[in-house]
Amino acid sequence: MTETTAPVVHRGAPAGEPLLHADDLVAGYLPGVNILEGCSLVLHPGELVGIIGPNGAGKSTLLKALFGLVGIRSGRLTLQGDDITNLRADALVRRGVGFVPQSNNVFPSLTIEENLQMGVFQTPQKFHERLEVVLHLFPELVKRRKQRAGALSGGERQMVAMARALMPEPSVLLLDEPSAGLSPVRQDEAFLRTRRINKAGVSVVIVEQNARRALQICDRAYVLDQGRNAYSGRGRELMHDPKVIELYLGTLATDVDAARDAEAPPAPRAEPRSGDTAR
Ligand SMILES: Nc1ncnc2c1ncn2[C@@H]1O[C@H](COP(=O)(O)OP(=O)(O)OP(=O)(O)O)[C@@H](O)[C@H]1O
Repeated sequence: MTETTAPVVHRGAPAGEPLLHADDLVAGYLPGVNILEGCSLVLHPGELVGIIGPNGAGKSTLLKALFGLVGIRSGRLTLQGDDITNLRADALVRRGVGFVPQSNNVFPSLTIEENLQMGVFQTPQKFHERLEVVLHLFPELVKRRKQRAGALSGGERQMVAMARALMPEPSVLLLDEPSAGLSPVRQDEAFLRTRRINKAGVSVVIVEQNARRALQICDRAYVLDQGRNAYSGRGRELMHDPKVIELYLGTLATDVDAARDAEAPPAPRAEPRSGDTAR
């Protein structure tokens, strides 16, 4: 990345040193095939940052690269200034990074409480103290803690997976499509829960298919397209940016807007600014 493109790639980002900084990542699964072709992202302390984009853009791959699950072929990843490029996931957990996968995210044969215990297997002495804190964020789980996770609905499993990732007290939480497969009501709950976790002091990166809802709750977001940064900016600005609507939000945005406008007075539209794009 050149100095001249840096501020535009991270449009709207606060000043100061980021907590997490992915710089120009190239990564992929198969030899010789890059899925990420130079992706960059910064997450500042206390931020909730979204990654949106069309199907196959590389959103989940970027999140997995941040958590050491996909090899980074070039570029650099730092956490509080320390190089963590290609560190393994267990080492990242020790350094305060949590990850919630989209699927297969609970141990179905274990109870909810045992699932949460797995979250602190590296520091079992913290279990009781953290259990209390985490159950405070997820009061729905309190009465059901002795139930097997395999008997839970998709939304409840997602809740357990988030709760487990919070057990080691991460400073950064990486969420892969927490609303996937949920009903609209449960999706809303998942977004509210994400915001609540963020307000409790955890910096969050969230990958979402439901771009409009994600943009509503995110401080900032990155739009990926074909493995590259396409746009970035504050969530609500991107939601009304004609270029973003054209690339990704498209008719879905128009439909949602129409439904919302039928119920409420229209929100003022932000004027697009020149130089908004990353390329
Ligand atoms: N395990 C894997 N092995 C090989 N290729 C993969 C693997 N996982 C994903 N890919 C490929 O990487 C590309 C990007 O996938 P990715 O899941 O990161 O996209 P995405 O933006 O999250 O898409 P979606 O919104 O559809 O989940 C796709 O072409 C996909 O087929």
